[in-house]
Amino acid sequence: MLRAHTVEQVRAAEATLLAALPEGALMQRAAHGLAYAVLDLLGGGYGRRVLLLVGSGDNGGDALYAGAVLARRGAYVEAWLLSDRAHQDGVAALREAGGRVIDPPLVEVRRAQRGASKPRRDFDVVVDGIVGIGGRPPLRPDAAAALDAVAGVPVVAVDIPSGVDVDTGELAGSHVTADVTVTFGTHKVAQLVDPAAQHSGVVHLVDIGLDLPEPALEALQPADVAALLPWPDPQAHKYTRGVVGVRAGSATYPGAALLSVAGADCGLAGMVRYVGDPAVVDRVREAHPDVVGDGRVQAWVVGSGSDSGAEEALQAALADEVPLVVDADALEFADLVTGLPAVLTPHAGELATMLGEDRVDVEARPLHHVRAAADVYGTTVLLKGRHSLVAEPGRPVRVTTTGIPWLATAGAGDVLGGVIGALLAAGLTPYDAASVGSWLHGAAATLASRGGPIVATDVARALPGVIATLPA
Ligand SMILES: NC(=O)C1=CN([C@@H]2O[C@H](COP(=O)(O)OP(=O)(O)OC[C@H]3O[C@@H](n4cnc5c(N)ncnc54)[C@H](O)[C@@H]3O)[C@@H](O)[C@H]2O)[C@@H](O)CC1
Ligand SMILES: Nc1ncnc2c1ncn2[C@@H]1O[C@H](COP(=O)(O)OP(=O)(O)O)[C@@H](O)[C@H]1O
Ligand SMILES: [K+]
Repeated sequence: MLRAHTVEQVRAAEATLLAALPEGALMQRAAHGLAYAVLDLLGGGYGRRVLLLVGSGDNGGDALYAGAVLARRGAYVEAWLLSDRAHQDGVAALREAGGRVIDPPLVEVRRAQRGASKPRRDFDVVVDGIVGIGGRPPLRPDAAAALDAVAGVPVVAVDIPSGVDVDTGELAGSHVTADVTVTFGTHKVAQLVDPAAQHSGVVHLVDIGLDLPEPALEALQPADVAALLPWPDPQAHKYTRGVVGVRAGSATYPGAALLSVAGADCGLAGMVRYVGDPAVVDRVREAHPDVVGDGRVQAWVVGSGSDSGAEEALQAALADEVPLVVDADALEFADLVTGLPAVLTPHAGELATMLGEDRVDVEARPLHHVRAAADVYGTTVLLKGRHSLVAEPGRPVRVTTTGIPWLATAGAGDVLGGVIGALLAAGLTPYDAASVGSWLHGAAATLASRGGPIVATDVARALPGVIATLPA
């Protein structure tokens, strides 16, 4: 499991470790991890040109000590001090190793602020040690000007791209966009949650020995998905594996029925039932001969393309008192499932309507809003997007890191609802079903795409192949 912790949690774990270690040891661990990541990126140290942007805190200290390591490896290292309170021992270490330190007044920054110079491209890498977990967004003007002065040069962020909100992943003005982020002890929320996650680049975790509590955020890895998946046991029969029912689609939207069933019929449940408009039933049976009609189920999927029949479909599903997936048109009636075992699957626009918020604000603060929705409805909420988020009261938010932009295609959400329904029917909790289903759905999109465009049926078809490649 990949885990992300809050600043407060990191600070507390750091305090315990600091008390047990010789002074400076923790920063040396961080700085060496950072230096080796930079060497890796540059393919060596000798002859490379490295610029350190150094703020007033320990984040700048990490950059300076890493700079000293790089200078000893033969790199030309220049540090621009953005504050007159830069880490003094770090500055001394860099100077001693042969690095160059440029103190305020910072010629390049002032020139850039006046728009007097073109960006300098003569550095191979910029190391962003402006602020780390002690920073508050946005970047101050001097720091933003320093970045402008070297626009176009690859950036390695120390711990966090400076200027983003570390615990929420929100942006509020200027910030660093990193190619690589070298983070310490644990991931930080902003590296996984959009919009900030899109500015973190490749995240490289350096273990510094922190002992951490339950995280704020988790991201399933292939081994976690494999461990949660309902593998059939040797004595299995279709009913022990679980039956999933679909009440989706309508005469107006028959495709939604076909796609929801395609997701549900991925093989993770023992049987799929479909209930709907008779004309749609025929089309579903034609496309999926294994699908049967009404009867007992262990989970329902309701709402995609249900149109004006959404409320009735939801009421009928609720009568069975089994867990359900509430999607699309049924989300309007989501208050009917308040406190029940369910997965609500809105995209940002649907969540905005549910919460009476602005879509733009949901997209700017997805973590805040998905948590709010889970609290309001007292159940599991999956907010779909580039990095979909699964929230349930009292649990770490799970973030989906599989998937590709080609997955933003009509009907992909219908397939997702079906997959989650199959997992619910197989006995997973709503929280696990939503996060495992979302992971599989994203991975299936990647597998189906091979770099090119896909449509929703491709995603459904690729699901068994993804499951087959999971570690046993
Ligand atoms: N906590 C840990 O476990 C460890 C922390 N280390 C490093 O220490 C960092 C945290 O250091 P600090 O607590 O000193 O804090 P930071 O270095 O993150 O920054 C704090 C300083 O930045 C200034 N600042 C705040 N917002 C700013 C903005 N928007 N623009 C410009 N300046 C701003 C503040 O006035 C303050 O002086 C971590 O991110 C990491 O890089 C590592 O050395 C080792 C382990
Ligand atoms: N930029 C993106 N990158 C990766 N996945 C995305 C992106 N945008 C959307 N998705 C995913 O694509 C699916 C779209 O579902 P949805 O919005 O319900 O569409 P529809 O209603 O047409 O089925 C969701 O699983 C969502 O997480
Ligand atoms: K930083």
